[in-house]
Amino acid sequence: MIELKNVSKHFASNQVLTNVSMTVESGEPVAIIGPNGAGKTTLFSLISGFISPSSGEVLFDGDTIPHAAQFGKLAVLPQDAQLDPRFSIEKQLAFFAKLQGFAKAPALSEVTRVLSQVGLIEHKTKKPQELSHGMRKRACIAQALIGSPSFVLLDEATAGLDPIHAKEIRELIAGLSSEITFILSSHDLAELERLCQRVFVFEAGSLKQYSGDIDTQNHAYLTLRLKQHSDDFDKTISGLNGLTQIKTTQSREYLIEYDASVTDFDILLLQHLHQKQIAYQQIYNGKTLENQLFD
Ligand SMILES: Nc1ncnc2c1ncn2[C@@H]1O[C@H](COP(=O)(O)OP(=O)(O)OP(=O)(O)O)[C@@H](O)[C@H]1O
Repeated sequence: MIELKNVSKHFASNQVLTNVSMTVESGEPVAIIGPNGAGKTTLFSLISGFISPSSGEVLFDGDTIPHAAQFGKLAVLPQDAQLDPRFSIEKQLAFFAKLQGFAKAPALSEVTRVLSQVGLIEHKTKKPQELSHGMRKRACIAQALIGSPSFVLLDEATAGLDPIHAKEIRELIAGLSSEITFILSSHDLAELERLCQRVFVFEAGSLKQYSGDIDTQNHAYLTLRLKQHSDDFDKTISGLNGLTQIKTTQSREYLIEYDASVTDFDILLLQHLHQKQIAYQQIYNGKTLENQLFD
């Protein structure tokens, strides 16, 4: 378990974090979101033990970080992690495994294990420049998996990747999440929405926890994006059975709240759109993370 208790951090007169308290237990992936400069990397550096808090405590399984007990259980992939262009990914990962205390032969089996986990075993003899961007990122993630850590911190794991490679990385993280607790930072809400149940949001140097499972007892939500702007769309659907509220969340996008006891509300809505010849681009259950956080 990772615990931050009233942690503050300043660099000279720059107060970056103020009284941050949070707990991350093994289990579901956790997201840290906030705008550029909000302090996400600073938080990761504190959890990794690279820097110390100005005040407060950072604990891993009850011990102050850095601590010997943390070694091998917590891995970090920094935002700007690089691979060495001179060596194959197998060679460099074996080097890191040896740094972690593996002897030569076990280091190679560990590399085989982690490269298989990230789907790169067939490319193990390639040098980084022979791999695509997404594959290189996967190789970096493989490095973080050496030694089977229980927690892996990924800073901006998909930054700079095209949507296809970003999706691959998300799928990889989702697939590994049953064994490893990932702590992910990003400023891309949509990305973390797909991966994480728990989200910590930075606001003015403080953390505000958000849990994704509030407010769904009697109310249900649909998020609807239309293909084109439709005048008075809210009035058009106002008579639908079960509708309780409709809000415009952005251009052509609506958050529709309905009575959860009307179980076929989505079908009614689609039939209604069809009758009125209103084309939609996307419809999904629930609120987008952005709407949940900033509504
Ligand atoms: N070693 C340092 N010395 C001085 N200031 C620092 C140091 N590290 C971070 N800062 C400052 O702390 C603030 C938060 O930076 P940090 O990198 O943690 O933000 P971030 O949320 O990760 O941003 P981004 O999304 O752009 O990566 C910034 O104002 C930055 O200039």
